[in-house]
Amino acid sequence: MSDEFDVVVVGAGPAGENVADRAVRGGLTAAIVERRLAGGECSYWACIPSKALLRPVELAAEVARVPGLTLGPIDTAAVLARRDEAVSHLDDSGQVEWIRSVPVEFVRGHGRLDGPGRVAVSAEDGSVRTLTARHAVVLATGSDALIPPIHGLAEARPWTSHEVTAARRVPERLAVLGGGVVACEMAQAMHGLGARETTVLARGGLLGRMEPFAGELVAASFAEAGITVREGVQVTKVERPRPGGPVTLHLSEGPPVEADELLVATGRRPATGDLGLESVGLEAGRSVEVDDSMRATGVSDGRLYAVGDVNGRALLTHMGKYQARLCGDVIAARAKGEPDDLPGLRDVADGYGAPQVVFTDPQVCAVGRTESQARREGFDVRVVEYDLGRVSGAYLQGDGYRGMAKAVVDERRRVLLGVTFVGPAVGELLHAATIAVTAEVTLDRLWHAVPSFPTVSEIWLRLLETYGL
Ligand SMILES: Cc1cc2nc3c(=O)[nH]c(=O)nc-3n(C[C@H](O)[C@H](O)[C@H](O)COP(=O)(O)OP(=O)(O)OC[C@H]3O[C@@H](n4cnc5c(N)ncnc54)[C@H](O)[C@@H]3O)c2cc1C
Ligand SMILES: NC(=O)c1ccc[n+]([C@@H]2O[C@H](COP(=O)([O-])OP(=O)(O)OC[C@H]3O[C@@H](n4cnc5c(N)ncnc54)[C@H](O)[C@@H]3O)[C@@H](O)[C@H]2O)c1
Repeated sequence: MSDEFDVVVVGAGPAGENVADRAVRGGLTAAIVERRLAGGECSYWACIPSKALLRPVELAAEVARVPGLTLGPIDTAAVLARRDEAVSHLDDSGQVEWIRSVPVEFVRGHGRLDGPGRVAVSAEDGSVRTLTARHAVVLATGSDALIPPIHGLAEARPWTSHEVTAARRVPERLAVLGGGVVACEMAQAMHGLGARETTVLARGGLLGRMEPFAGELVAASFAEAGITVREGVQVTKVERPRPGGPVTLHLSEGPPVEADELLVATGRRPATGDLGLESVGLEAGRSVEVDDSMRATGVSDGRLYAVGDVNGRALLTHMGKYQARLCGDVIAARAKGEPDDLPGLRDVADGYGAPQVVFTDPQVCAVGRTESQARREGFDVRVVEYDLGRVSGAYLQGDGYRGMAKAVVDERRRVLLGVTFVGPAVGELLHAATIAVTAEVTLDRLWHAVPSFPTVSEIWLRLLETYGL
């Protein structure tokens, strides 16, 4: 069976769904191929379940800071049940219905490029359907958890983000390998939901991509909550004699760690290992490099695009969706022979530095460049820091509110290059920073954006005053 569409999208995660939607809005026809569940990792095994697990833990920490309120133990079974609701009990029928309503042809199966403009889809029953794209094939296949080559690790069948976000029980003793976002969020969630011993093994510090104080404040909060963080250690060998039984991690220094479960959170690799990239001259297993219109570079026919995790620009749902919107629009413009270089048709946001919220307690959020990135890139940098706990609105949030804010200023233009906030529930502060950084609002103009009293947003005033305004 052979089918022809204007656009064929491989992968129905948040990025793939959005690109198909925009292409159809632009007047094109589209098909989308999905091997697992429409909605992608984000909806079932990443953003949504992880945040459903973290929310009660965060709220419990908030309640504990407000005198006069008491909270009983968290009902873990109820939390897991709400998580199951949040992931629609791994049923994607609602999502498929929405895709069809766009209308986009939904094709279940594993998609592989079969030369330029062609995607061969293998269904579970072994049948193969070939889809042909008149204008574009868009790869939106996301990423998979990466298991580092440590002796005995793969054989120990550790949890990855998939298993921890779908957990049916909370392990008594959990070891977490990695110090990044998944490690921090999931250590916090599992500990808050009842793990008795949680040990994070980070070869560097925590949250190494952010400003250094972010990881330090999270580590301090983890210590208070009883989560052990062992920084600067390497796991040299893993032993798990009985499948599902206790696991022992041998370290480069200090005694081994024994746990009932091991979560590996050491980053991601692009889901391009079995995607037929070779058929268009690209290398399997690597990210698909794209230009600012999301068109794959190094593919001569110019009809291959890649959005979301698979292009390696920013491994975040909102950035994948942003890339997808502009990609769908640019494909439609090119198909109709319209101008394809309007401002809305280029990825500008990734160049500024993607906004991100880490949902630990305290939350960490940042947009733009860190100080060290800005210095490396040769900007004339000045840095302003302020203790968030000293802002009236923050103090009123609860006793012992601790946090920090940092702004990285380009002195030459007097605009913000980056902003980082760490503190309970600071995630909602981030969009103001994203607007300031992306719109390159000058500090002198920002001075006239008056934050309400007594909100945590008064941090903006304090940062500007500290700068000297
Ligand atoms: C635990 C965890 C928590 C996270 N939390 C957040 C968060 O709070 N906020 C945030 O912004 N980001 C978060 N992320 C990152 C976020 O999940 C990803 O950036 C996002 O899912 C990427 O979207 P995508 O559409 O590119 O890929 P995916 O969501 O991975 O979707 C890709 C889809 O393609 C399908 N597919 C792959 N190969 C094929 C093929 N050959 N044929 C057919 N289908 C295929 C897959 O089955 C999948 O459904 C988190 C990640 C993890 C692991
Ligand atoms: N709230 C959010 O926005 C959110 C939440 C979860 C994940 N994500 C996204 O998902 C992506 C993946 O998250 P992640 O935490 O897996 O990756 P990450 O890149 O954030 O962190 C990986 C961690 O593993 C460590 N590591 C790597 N190899 C190792 C090895 N061999 N031994 C020991 N440690 C090793 C690194 O030093 C780092 O601390 C991130 O890029 C992030 O953007 C976002």
